[in-house]
Amino acid sequence: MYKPSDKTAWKGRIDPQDGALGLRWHQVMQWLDLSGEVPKGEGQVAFLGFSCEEGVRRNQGRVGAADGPAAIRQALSPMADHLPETLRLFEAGEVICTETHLEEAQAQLGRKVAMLLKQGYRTIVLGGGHETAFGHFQGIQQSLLPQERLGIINLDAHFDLRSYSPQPSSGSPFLQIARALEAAKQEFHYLCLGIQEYGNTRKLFQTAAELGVQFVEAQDLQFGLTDMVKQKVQQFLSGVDKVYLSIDLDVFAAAYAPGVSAPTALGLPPQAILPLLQEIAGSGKLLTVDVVELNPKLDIDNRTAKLAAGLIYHLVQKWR
Ligand SMILES: N=CN[C@@H](CCC(=O)O)C(=O)O
Ligand SMILES: [Mn+2]
Ligand SMILES: [Mn+2]
Repeated sequence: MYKPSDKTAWKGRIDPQDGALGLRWHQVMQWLDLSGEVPKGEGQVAFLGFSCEEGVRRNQGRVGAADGPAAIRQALSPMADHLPETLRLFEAGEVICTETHLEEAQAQLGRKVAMLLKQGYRTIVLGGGHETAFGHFQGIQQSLLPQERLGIINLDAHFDLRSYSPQPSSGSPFLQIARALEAAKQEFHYLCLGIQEYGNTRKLFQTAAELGVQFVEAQDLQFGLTDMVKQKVQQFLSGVDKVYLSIDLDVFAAAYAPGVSAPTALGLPPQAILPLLQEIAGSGKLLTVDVVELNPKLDIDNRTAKLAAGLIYHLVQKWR
């Protein structure tokens, strides 16, 4: 089901005495209804929610991610407006997974993402469990030119390459994507950053090796963009034309990101990731982003939602 935004999702502090200098994101937000024709939006940013936790439920995780988009919007609302003059922000509404109909919701997310990408928007999908990725990807695939090579960068403690037999889940999206690309005779370029060895079985490492997946373990990312990491990321970027960046908030240490389905005690400190985001956002190849796995029910003082919002803020500022 698709629901255009009711406009109350973005609200926050107002400083009327400061005029244009006092503006915040909720005051500069514009609205897009994806039920009809979408106007051109070359280089503009569009937010689209994916309210879904069916993938997490199927993956035996702790549900609550369906409330993720609302919590991220709330945390983004009071962000101070330092946007470049030509950059505008659009709220494009929400795709909602009803009952257990995950595949239907993913297909609809794909159609809405494709509408935005075809009109030139920079899309930011607010998840949802990591099953968001397979819906998001369907839209990317519909909008890419046949010769364009897609690179997928996933900041995650997990590979999410689990088998999707008997059914897809939040643990399987990137294997589903690999198979979909294979069926279309396209290459699978997948770089995982922040992998925890203890969070991924031998089977998952084996699948990653079979698919030629590149990865950097969390312990090698603790100190940010070292020469090794920079080289790996730059090499990956140079081999692709467009980048889909997926941020699973469980890549961060549970101290910073308690509000996720599967918290990571030895995850990353957020500051280590900012230069990396800057590298990716400034590459000129970043096509689309999602932020997933926020579970507001488990959050502490909106800490994880605010982390998600902070990362999105930096991405929007640096996106070239
Ligand atoms: N989205 C993916 N989640 C992880 C969950 C791991 C866990 O429950 O510990 C995965 O399937 O690998
Ligand atoms: Mn994940
Ligand atoms: Mn994860």
